[in-house]
Amino acid sequence: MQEIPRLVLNSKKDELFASKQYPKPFAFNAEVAGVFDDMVKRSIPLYCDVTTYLGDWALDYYKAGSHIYDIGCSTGTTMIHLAQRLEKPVTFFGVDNSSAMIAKAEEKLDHAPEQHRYQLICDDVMNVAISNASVVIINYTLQFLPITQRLALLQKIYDGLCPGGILFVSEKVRFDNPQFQETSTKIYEEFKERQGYSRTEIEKKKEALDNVLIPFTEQEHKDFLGQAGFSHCDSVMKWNNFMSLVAFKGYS
Ligand SMILES: C[S@@+](CC[C@H](N)C(=O)[O-])C[C@H]1O[C@@H](n2cnc3c(N)ncnc32)[C@H](O)[C@@H]1O
Ligand SMILES: O=C(O)C(=O)C[C@]1(C(=O)O)C=C[C@@H](O)C=C1
Repeated sequence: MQEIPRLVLNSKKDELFASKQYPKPFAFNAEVAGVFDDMVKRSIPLYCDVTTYLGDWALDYYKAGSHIYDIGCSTGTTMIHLAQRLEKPVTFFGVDNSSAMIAKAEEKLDHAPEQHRYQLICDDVMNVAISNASVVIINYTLQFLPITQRLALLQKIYDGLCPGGILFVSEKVRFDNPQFQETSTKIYEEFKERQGYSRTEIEKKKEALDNVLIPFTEQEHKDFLGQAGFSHCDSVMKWNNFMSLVAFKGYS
């Protein structure tokens, strides 16, 4: 039975929204990159569980010599985790349009296992080619793309996946039912308070994310994945307003 390594998370504490000046609109700039590992662990429910869980899925679908893409790789946490767990040599591509995040990912990958190759690409994912992929991960990133680009990206991912490959998508989602949306928002904000964020920090971040993070519903994700060509997709994890889906590219 494989020992699951702890995630490599090493940043300063996220207090960005406690100070007078904070990133508004929210942007993945150097300030955010400097606290990101703490921010994401305290702002995304089950973040560590999702990342180790996607490793379980990748183990079942990755192929030696293929490519594994992490789109919106941020500080490289997912890449280094997969690299530590996948034995057969692959090439990892980390894509992120924030140079500050890519710089953090380069630092993290300095200690990555040597049987794999690593390519970090600092560019808009819409400009990046995807090919020979057995596994593609896009966690908490699609939600930051303009809605008009999302289907085209999913189609590009589908085209770049090998038959039998998978896409692992995690996102913040919204509920169609207004009452459920209200309840899930309340539960999420209480989650953040339990992680040590003040009401002021929570409100300021919410304001900064307005029109920057645009969540789909679970059904919208499934519809887009179907339209992109995936023969099968299922939600594999969900807590309140955060979920993960796996989409499979068939052999036909
Ligand atoms: C919430 S973070 C992703 C978290 C990361 N996947 C993880 O699990 O640790 C979203 C990331 O997507 C990147 N991003 C946003 N829009 C992008 C785009 N169009 N192309 C490439 N990267 C993008 C941001 O710079 C940021 O690092
Ligand atoms: O919705 C919020 O308040 C969040 O903080 C969510 C979220 C995300 O889902 O990406 C937003 C920005 C950070 O990357 C960390 C978490």
